[in-house]
Amino acid sequence: MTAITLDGVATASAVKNELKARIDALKAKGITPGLGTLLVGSDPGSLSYVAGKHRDCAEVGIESIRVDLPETATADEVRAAIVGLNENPAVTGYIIQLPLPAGLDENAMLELMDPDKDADGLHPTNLGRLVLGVSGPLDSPLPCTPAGIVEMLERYDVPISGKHVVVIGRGLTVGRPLGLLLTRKGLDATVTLTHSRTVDLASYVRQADIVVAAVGVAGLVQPDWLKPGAAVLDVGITRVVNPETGKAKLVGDVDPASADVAGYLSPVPGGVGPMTRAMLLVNVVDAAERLA
Ligand SMILES: Nc1nc(=O)c2c([nH]1)NC[C@@H]1CN(c3ccc(C(=O)N[C@@H](CCC(=O)O)C(=O)O)cc3)C=[N+]21
Repeated sequence: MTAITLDGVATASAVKNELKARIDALKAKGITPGLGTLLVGSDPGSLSYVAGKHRDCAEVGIESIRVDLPETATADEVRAAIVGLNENPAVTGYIIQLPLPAGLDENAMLELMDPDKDADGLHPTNLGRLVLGVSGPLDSPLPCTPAGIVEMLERYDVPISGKHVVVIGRGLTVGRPLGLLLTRKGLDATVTLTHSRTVDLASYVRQADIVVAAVGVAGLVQPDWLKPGAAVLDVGITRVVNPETGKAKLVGDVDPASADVAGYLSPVPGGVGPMTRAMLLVNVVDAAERLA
């Protein structure tokens, strides 16, 4: 078998095209959606993702406001930048690019955000609404990567209801919120949330109809771990620098040979990453529509 590619670039492009009409309608009412980003430090991955988010905004007609602070920024300086974004009327939604440099308390910074401007769905109020089952377009933002994964599965008609999803990774931005989202009424998956201390990980993955790998361990998931026909979403991104050319290559958590066993496979790059970015734009437009 050769897996159908879950094409994140094409799917994100469809999502973005659908947003354009909503953005035009907002502008006609005098509201311009604006995405703010707060980046602290100069991690190459983070710099590349933030640049991508600003390119996406330009493509669909969303304003973008970029705040960059040096690696050495103090907690007070970061707090002041967050308050500035909360108060800036041009910013209808923003993100704090994670991870923050060591020594800065991420949870405290996320909590300082105005939950109505939280474009990532990571403020405690919005995570609480995710648990309560009241988040979504009309109410409050969903975390972008979980929302992007569900959007991609739905657009490829991969059945979710009643299916067994094995999530590898329990992080704040992907694994933990994804388990909460997929088990909600309406999606109705059965979720096993595994992580680095799970004993015999492969034995869980073998039972999965859908596998989501989000740990950042290059090539972890092996073809012989998969149930034939399973849908496999690769969220891991490891940057491997070729010592001869100095060029970075992106490697996912799933061994590419898994395409011989899986029914669907999202590649790295070009899979879940672009969907994450598209859902961020959706969150910014949703938030601007709540203002309208
Ligand atoms: N507050 C916060 N929200 C996030 O959503 C968030 C974050 N912090 N910190 C880091 C992770 C990672 N992340 C990615 C987004 C897009 C790509 C993406 O577009 N990747 C392209 C390749 C990009 C490249 O070439 O570097 C792809 O997979 O095709 C990757 C990773 C969002 N994150």
